[in-house]
Amino acid sequence: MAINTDVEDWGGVGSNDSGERAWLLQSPSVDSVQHLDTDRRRSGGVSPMGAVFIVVNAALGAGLLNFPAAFNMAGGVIAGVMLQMFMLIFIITGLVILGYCSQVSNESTYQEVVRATCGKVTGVVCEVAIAVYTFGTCIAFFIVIGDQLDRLIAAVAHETDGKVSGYWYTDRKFTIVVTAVLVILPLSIPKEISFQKYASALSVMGTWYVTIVVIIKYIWPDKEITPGYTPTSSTSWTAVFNAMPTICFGFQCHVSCVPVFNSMSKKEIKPWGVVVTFSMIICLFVYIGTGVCGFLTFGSNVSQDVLMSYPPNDIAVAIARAFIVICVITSYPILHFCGRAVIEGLWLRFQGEQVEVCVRREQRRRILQTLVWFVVTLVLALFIPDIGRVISLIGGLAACFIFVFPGLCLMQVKLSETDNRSASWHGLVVFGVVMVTIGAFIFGLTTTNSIYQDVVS
Ligand SMILES: NC(=O)C[C@H](N)C(=O)O
Ligand code: NA
Repeated sequence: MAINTDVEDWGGVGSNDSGERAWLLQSPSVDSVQHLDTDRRRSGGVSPMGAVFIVVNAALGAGLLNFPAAFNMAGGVIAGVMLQMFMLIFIITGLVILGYCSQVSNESTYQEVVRATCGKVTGVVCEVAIAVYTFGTCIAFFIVIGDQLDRLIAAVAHETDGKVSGYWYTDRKFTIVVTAVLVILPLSIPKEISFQKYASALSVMGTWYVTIVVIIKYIWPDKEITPGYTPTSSTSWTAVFNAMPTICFGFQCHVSCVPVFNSMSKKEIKPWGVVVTFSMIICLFVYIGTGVCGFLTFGSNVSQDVLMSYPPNDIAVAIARAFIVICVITSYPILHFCGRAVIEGLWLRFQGEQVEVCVRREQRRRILQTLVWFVVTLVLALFIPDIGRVISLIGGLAACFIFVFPGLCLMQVKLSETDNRSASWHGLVVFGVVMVTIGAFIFGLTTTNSIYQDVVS
């Protein structure tokens, strides 16, 4: 079913699947696509360079802070970097496959591509996975905000021990709630987030600044920073799998990349392949730079959020913390939009209702969904100690978006071709099977490992 992103088509034939229409009505990525579409009529859509920028911003976020701890759990730098390089091949091919399947199925959102190529059941599983994943990512974002405000307030209060004693209004729980209600909630309510694309410029520069600070602090460490024990080789080779959830979470941008592909001026596989390769290599340097230098600075003492390991009164790091807060504040609404639109789609399809034609009821439901989502993610973030717990739990889901769904889509698209089955045809089907197998392995291993850790500890 062709999705009509032009507004005038929505009233008419459009897509009759209510879930699809809900997604079109609500999600930012399609809104921005729709805006980009109108832009396309004017300026010809997003240029490849612009697409690189959007893809890099979709990937860089909370995961950046967890790479040093991930390298620590992997038992060393070499193992961590080798694993990242190996997975990068599949991360990039997964993005290219999603572009190809989006073209073949003529769908412009991640779960509509999955639904169109793999059928309704897989489509619903994908939508539920996106809802759970974006929900967990929003919790991680709140925890990151609490981490940074903890240290920033300590710096302002000139307390050296990093914990400001006693005042109720400097308590971490209070600062997270205040920031959330005053900044994040208003940004999450509206249906439209195209204004976010300006703030994301700050967000990407912020993440690059964090990487530069971490690298510089490694080359010229502060006197009071004492690195702990830095394991050079992993205790056992299986230890390297502990870094898998962070790598998958950090590089996951596949859900938001399908609409980006559809908003490009030239929707061809070649330029898209160049865009995603260039974007992922930028992310690779950022993650390796931060991961290696952050880990070598603190060794096994490194916090799950590397910025928590630096002393509170360090100005350069305080600026990095402020940038990370901005980065996460611009990312929360985008992830929330994806999750809310998917829930809206599931709800409407479950209700069997045609898409809400009366705007007032849609508006009331949207605000209710945002409030419930906001309160629950906020409350959970107040009681979860660090981002490591969240990332280890949803990192397996990120692996599904990177490996499993693209692999399934490639297999289905290829199997639906009835013309001659050449060697390359067989090669692509086998590659699809390999992707799904690796993804299922990562998902199974990391999710059970994370639940086991939570149960045991
Ligand atoms: N958008 C996501 O999946 C999370 C993002 N990759 C991050 O590191 O924060
Ligand atoms: Na971001």
